[in-house]
Amino acid sequence: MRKMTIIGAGGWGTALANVLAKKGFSVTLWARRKEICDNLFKTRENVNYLPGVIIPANVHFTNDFEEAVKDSELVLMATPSMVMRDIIKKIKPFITNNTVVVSASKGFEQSTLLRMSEVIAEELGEDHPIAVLSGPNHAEEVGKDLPTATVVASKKKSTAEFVQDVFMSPKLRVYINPDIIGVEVGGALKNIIALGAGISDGLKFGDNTKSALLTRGLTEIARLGVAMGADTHTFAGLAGLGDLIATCTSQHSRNWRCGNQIGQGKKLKEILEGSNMVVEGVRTTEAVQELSKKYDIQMPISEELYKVLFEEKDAKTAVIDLMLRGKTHETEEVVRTERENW
Ligand SMILES: NC(=O)C1=CN([C@@H]2O[C@H](COP(=O)(O)OP(=O)(O)OC[C@H]3O[C@@H](n4cnc5c(N)ncnc54)[C@H](O)[C@@H]3O)[C@@H](O)[C@H]2O)C=CC1
Ligand SMILES: O=C(CO)COP(=O)(O)O
Repeated sequence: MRKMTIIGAGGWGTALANVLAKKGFSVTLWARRKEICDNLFKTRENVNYLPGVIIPANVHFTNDFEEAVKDSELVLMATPSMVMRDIIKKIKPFITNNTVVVSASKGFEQSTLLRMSEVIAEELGEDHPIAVLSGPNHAEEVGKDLPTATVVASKKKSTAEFVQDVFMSPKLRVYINPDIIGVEVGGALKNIIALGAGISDGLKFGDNTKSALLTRGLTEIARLGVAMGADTHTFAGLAGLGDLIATCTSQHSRNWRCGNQIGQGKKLKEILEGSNMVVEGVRTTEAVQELSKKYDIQMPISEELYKVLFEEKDAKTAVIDLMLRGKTHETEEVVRTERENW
């Protein structure tokens, strides 16, 4: 039986392990602690991160890196982005030059501002087969086999096609895309806007507010992404607009839920301490503050979010400041000569 590995037994790792198991692969799911593995083995349910979903018998559990990745054709990383480099270093001795490594994590490395695929490439080499998988994909829904679409991006088309074949199923439709930068930037930055959407709902603002936030949020995501080298079209696709809609409108979203509690007046520290789930958007907001300076890009929504999260700015004041900031054109990037003649 062909072996596939998932690193990270949170909601997303568990849901993707199930997808591959249902396709008939031998799947090994790596979890951090032995007691988690023992519990998964006994109950065949990830009660902490994906309750109610039965894990098929062809999913094996281990907390040992060698056992997890040895002889595997593909290793998918579904850990929080802050531990990506550390874990890649640990699995490196056990993978071959042909083992395809896929990042499903949505964030940046805090200290270097690198995307996850860049972190992996730094550790395994630029020529290693690396891909990213991202899209509007709540683990809770993939776990229930609800029809879902996603995107796999890689510098090498053959790598993207390999991953597409591995994951494609009647319940999970996989598209490929050469724009690895756009797919990663879209997946990471929508979490910032999802925090904002949660705040908006927590403040009991309306559909108009949320639509404005999503649309203007997408503009700033694309603005930074293009400056970083992405293709603008990617942001209109599943890994851009698609994921933005899913995350900003769903109560499954960890980022939306965190924002929602902030909108209701809770403190960030208290929210994060009260949950074992990863809220990637918080660190991404910090990273994007740096990235927007580095690329000299205006990102007013992300900037206000940063102030609310890290400088105790009142969320309602942040909204007023966004509403009243300098008057501007909707399409700032529209060909200037057209505008000048207007
Ligand atoms: N949950 C979802 O629907 C989706 C999540 N993702 C991404 O997948 C990644 C993992 O997120 P989830 O599965 O949602 O996590 P989760 O919130 O369900 O669980 C947190 C996971 O992080 C692990 N963890 C925490 N600290 C760790 C450490 N120091 N070392 C290793 N593992 C540690 C926990 O053991 C647990 O497996 C994130 O980057 C997230 O953005 C991407 C698409 C969908
Ligand atoms: O990325 C996701 C859906 O595509 C999951 O979003 P959250 O991290 O906010 O739960």
